Amino acid sequence: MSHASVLKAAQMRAAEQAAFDRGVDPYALMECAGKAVAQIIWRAGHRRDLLVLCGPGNNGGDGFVVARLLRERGVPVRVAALSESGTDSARRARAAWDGPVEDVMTTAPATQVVDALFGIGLSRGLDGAVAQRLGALVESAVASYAVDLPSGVGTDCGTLLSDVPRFGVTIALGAWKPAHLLQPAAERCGRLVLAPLHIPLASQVERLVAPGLTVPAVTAHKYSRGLVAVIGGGMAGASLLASEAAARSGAGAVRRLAVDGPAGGLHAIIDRHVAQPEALASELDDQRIAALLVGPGLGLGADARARLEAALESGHPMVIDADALTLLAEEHMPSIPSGAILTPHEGEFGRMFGQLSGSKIDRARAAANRSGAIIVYKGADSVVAAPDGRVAVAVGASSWLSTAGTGDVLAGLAAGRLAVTGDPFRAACQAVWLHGDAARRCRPAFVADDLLDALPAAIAARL
Ligand SMILES: NC(=O)C1=CN([C@@H]2O[C@H](COP(=O)(O)OP(=O)(O)OC[C@H]3O[C@@H](n4cnc5c(N)ncnc54)[C@H](OP(=O)(O)O)[C@@H]3O)[C@@H](O)[C@H]2O)[C@@H](O)CC1
Ligand SMILES: Nc1ncnc2c1ncn2[C@@H]1O[C@H](COP(=O)(O)OP(=O)(O)O)[C@@H](O)[C@H]1O
Ligand SMILES: [K+]
Repeated sequence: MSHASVLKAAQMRAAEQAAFDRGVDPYALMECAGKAVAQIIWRAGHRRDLLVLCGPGNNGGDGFVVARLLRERGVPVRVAALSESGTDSARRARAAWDGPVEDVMTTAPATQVVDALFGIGLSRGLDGAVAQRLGALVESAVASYAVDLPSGVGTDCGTLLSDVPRFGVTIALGAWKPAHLLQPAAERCGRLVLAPLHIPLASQVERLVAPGLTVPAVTAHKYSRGLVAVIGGGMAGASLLASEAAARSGAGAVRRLAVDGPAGGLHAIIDRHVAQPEALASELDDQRIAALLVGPGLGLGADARARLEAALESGHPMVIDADALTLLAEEHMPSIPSGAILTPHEGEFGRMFGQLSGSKIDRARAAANRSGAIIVYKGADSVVAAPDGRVAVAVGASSWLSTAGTGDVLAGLAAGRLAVTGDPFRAACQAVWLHGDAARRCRPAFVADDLLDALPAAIAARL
């Protein structure tokens, strides 16, 4: 089992059922979950008074186990329930709790609050009064923990089905669920902790994990490390940011194929003037190009369209971003080369793929499947999807990234890592990770240029 696996509710239930079919006792699994949660709370909260809110299902059952185990450790624990317990395991867990059970709606606040109201079984939003009560108890607590999921989030899509407070810690049971990673639910989870359930789980969807990078081979030279070509356009700044990101990504050499004159970028980047189509064609006719980036600052006119067509026809491994995505969304463009990396933000995604159904993960997957390309569906919860179904979801990106030019940096990074690895899915995942890590290393209110300076440290941390 991967500690990065992301499972929908039905997949989680199927994994649990498979374990039960092999002879695992359902109540033993609940005890295992409750023990793991209690351990995490004990380490964080010690003996401070604690209130466990229990719902009618197995999430509530976990809550009763947590309450019992923490009281055995000397924590002053109170329990409040919404109703009677409705499953065999939950009834057993409740029977093993020999303290009083208060009413969620009238119980007094506590220093620590545990939300064991609803987990993956939530089928609709909480009643308004219950949601309000949960919010008040969480907000008045010093420490708050959600068992498996904050009550009120849609497990598979990450939407809020009713008002959900922001928790300090969410303890995911067995595997991550989409709601732990997708906005707006992810932001309500607070710090994420995974409690293993020791049952086999498999998923093509994973949380993006830190990549392992390698130093260049002793025999490396600039072309063996990967030559990146970046096609420029009317807006020089965008292709300069992308070129510098590619140059700082670990690639061996970067050429900016620009229509403007020298624009004052890094001396290490070779600027080639390609205002005429023949000049661009001649530059692209170089088999040493290991990755080609088109889109940042490209423009949307006829010249831009011609440059994009030349790029698509060149046959080089590609990253397609920004204006090139908008052009592709229009009619009469050549088809997207299979294995290309596309990096749309929400608006570009909508223009390219229209209204797709399902969660952001589902939509990214459908787009990858339809286009044959690696999709980096950007935003506060960036999703990388491959046509073969693999998905990596990034979590915890700095919201300071929402500033002009950071997408150009990501596109350049993706092209650089594509040139280094030759593997588009891996390259896209590495780029998203390094981009997020560089942002974490920057001070608040950073600008896209600052990310470039933070890239070497982000790379060094992964060697
Ligand atoms: N499977 C296992 O053995 C293990 C599972 N584990 C734990 O179990 C959790 C899943 O448990 P679960 O399937 O019982 O669902 P749960 O989230 O407790 O809620 C279902 C109940 O809530 C009700 N209900 C739903 N929405 C409602 C609403 N808005 N307002 C009011 N009621 C609402 C719903 O009723 P209904 O929809 O039928 O009306 C049903 O009664 C999982 O997240 C993990 O914590 C671990 O212990 C490991 C072992
Ligand atoms: N609120 C946010 N939280 C975290 N990351 C964000 C947020 N908004 C944008 N980003 C990231 O910042 C980058 C912005 O890219 P993009 O929208 O293409 O901007 P630009 O075109 O100005 O370069 C993407 O990598 C995206 O994932
Ligand atoms: K919960």
